[in-house]
Amino acid sequence: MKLGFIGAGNMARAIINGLIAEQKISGEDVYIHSAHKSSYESYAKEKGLNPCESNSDVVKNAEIVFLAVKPIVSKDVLEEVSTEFERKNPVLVSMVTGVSIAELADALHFPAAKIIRIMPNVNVEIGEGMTALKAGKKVTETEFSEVTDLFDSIGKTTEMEEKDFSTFVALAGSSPAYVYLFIDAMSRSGVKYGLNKRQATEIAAQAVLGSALKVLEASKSPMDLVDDVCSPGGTTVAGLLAMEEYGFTTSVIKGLDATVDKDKK
Ligand SMILES: NC(=O)C1=CN([C@@H]2O[C@H](COP(=O)(O)OP(=O)(O)OC[C@H]3O[C@@H](n4cnc5c(N)ncnc54)[C@H](O)[C@@H]3O)[C@@H](O)[C@H]2O)C=CC1
Ligand SMILES: O=C(O)[C@@H]1CCC=N1
Repeated sequence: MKLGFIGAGNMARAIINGLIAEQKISGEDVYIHSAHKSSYESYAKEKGLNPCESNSDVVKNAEIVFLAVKPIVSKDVLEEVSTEFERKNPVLVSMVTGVSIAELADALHFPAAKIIRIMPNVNVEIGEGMTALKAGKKVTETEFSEVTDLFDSIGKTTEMEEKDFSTFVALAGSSPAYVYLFIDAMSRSGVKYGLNKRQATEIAAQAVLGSALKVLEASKSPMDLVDDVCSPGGTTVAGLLAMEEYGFTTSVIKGLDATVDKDKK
């Protein structure tokens, strides 16, 4: 299966690196182009990918074309490749936030375009991603399964209506940044009490990893798990109440609200 990438930034690389690490693809199956040679040529060389001279060359060579550019340039890029798209008719997989399947088809000037909208997160790079997918009407079941299968190999997937994509961006697309921030805040507290940053970060990250696995595996709700850690009169409930006094839950929800609002604009 030949994969094309328009855009060679953080998200494209996370997907390519993850798929190569899982041996789902090899570098020679990937065709890539982005705005600046310096941003993709050395990466392509390092991973054994095929660097292309233009976005249209990517479309010419690939059966599945990933659109991995910022929302602001996405429509211009699709206009640029529209002729080649109509000629070749590959599957377009867009990870662009806030741009619907209908808008993507409009920008391509190609109503018959086979479009899948996805929202991955950077953790696909280590095989622990969370990706939402929605197939446009022209996509066959086989094509949708092929794309879903790629993302199943580098994390979990869920099929989702487009109306819920903004919520998904907050919960999974952007949230790794919020979790990294939480880990960093815990680590800084460890440093405040004399641990070195490296050790404090490792301890905090392992505590978060174990807690996430526990939530996924437990039959209890997260709040019941909170209660299990809070010994009566103990340290945890003291910390929890202090966190809530400073608005922990509210600040998380406000942060996710801002993410959803930004995606909808
Ligand atoms: N970074 C993340 O964690 C996630 C990003 N996304 C979405 O993925 C898309 C890409 O995001 P990032 O990789 O973070 O951005 P980035 O800024 O790291 O990469 C963007 C890439 O697009 C290229 N580009 C710009 N103009 C171009 C053009 N005219 N033709 C071809 N390539 C062009 C740039 O050279 C760069 O390689 C965005 O739409 C973003 O919303 C979705 C989920 C998570
Ligand atoms: O910050 C952004 O806009 C992108 C979308 C989700 C994660 N990064």
